[in-house]
Amino acid sequence: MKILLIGHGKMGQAIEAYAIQRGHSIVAIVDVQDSITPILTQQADVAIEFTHPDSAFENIKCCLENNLPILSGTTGWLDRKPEIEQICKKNNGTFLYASNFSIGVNLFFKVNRFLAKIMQQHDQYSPSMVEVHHTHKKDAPSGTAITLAEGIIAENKNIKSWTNQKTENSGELPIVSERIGEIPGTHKVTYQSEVDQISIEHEAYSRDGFVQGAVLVAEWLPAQKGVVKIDDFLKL
Ligand SMILES: NC(=O)C1=CN([C@@H]2O[C@H](COP(=O)(O)OP(=O)(O)OC[C@H]3O[C@@H](n4cnc5c(N)ncnc54)[C@H](O)[C@@H]3O)[C@@H](O)[C@H]2O)C=CC1
Ligand SMILES: O=C(O)C1=N[C@H](C(=O)O)C[C@H](O)C1
Repeated sequence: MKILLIGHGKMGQAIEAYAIQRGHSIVAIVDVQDSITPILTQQADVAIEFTHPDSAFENIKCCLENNLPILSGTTGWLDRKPEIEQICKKNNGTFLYASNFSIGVNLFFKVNRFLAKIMQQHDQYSPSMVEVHHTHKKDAPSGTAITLAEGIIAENKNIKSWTNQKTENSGELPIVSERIGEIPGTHKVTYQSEVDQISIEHEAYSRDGFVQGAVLVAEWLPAQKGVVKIDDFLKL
């Protein structure tokens, strides 16, 4: 498979190495100083985009307008995702966004939803979340924390919204974001009562899970059409 790699930072470099190991070729690497040209999009089967919250929208739009299937793992730009979905439909394109490409986290999302659903009958338990990442991370809360929060809000009628600040409002889910050293990504959801607590946690040991998931999804993506989800790939 021929890959157009957009973003050559921590994720882009690791994806390049893993994709080559799996026998793929990188037709071009586009970083902040480069442009995505029609020539580049014509040479590739798929684009993989891990850049910056401010640049994801334009990168994805450009690929969709040039008929190149694209997956993006960039977080922190989701207010513009509905626009991208419209552009994808208008161009009969293929687009996939996942806040986290690791298989373990996507299983964790399901466990989180199940727990949120059964906890709604037990409102003596207050939910909260902590996410911990490396100090280079640009956005807070993490994209994964937002997906977890959306899962809780969808399944538990007692929780109406999330906040990244302290809150006394029982209908609001507090998310605490910590930035420490080189931590790849840890997410913990806790339900606490006066007598005990229940916690579920996912801890990434390295970026390998994100990288492997992104390349496996990229192999599957060119045969798909429309706005697709990682759940479709994982058959979850
Ligand atoms: N969905 C997932 O599984 C994961 C998502 N991420 C997200 O991916 C994004 C990138 O993460 P890292 O690689 O760790 O960041 P990084 O800061 O190491 O690399 C980002 C790269 O994008 C480049 N860049 C910035 N603007 C660009 C533009 N307009 N066009 C092309 N390249 C541009 C930068 O120069 C840099 O090389 C972040 O939003 C992060 O939250 C990170 C890990 C896993
Ligand atoms: O920036 C990161 O590193 C990560 N970003 C994603 C997120 O915001 O959830 C996924 C993973 O946690 C690593």
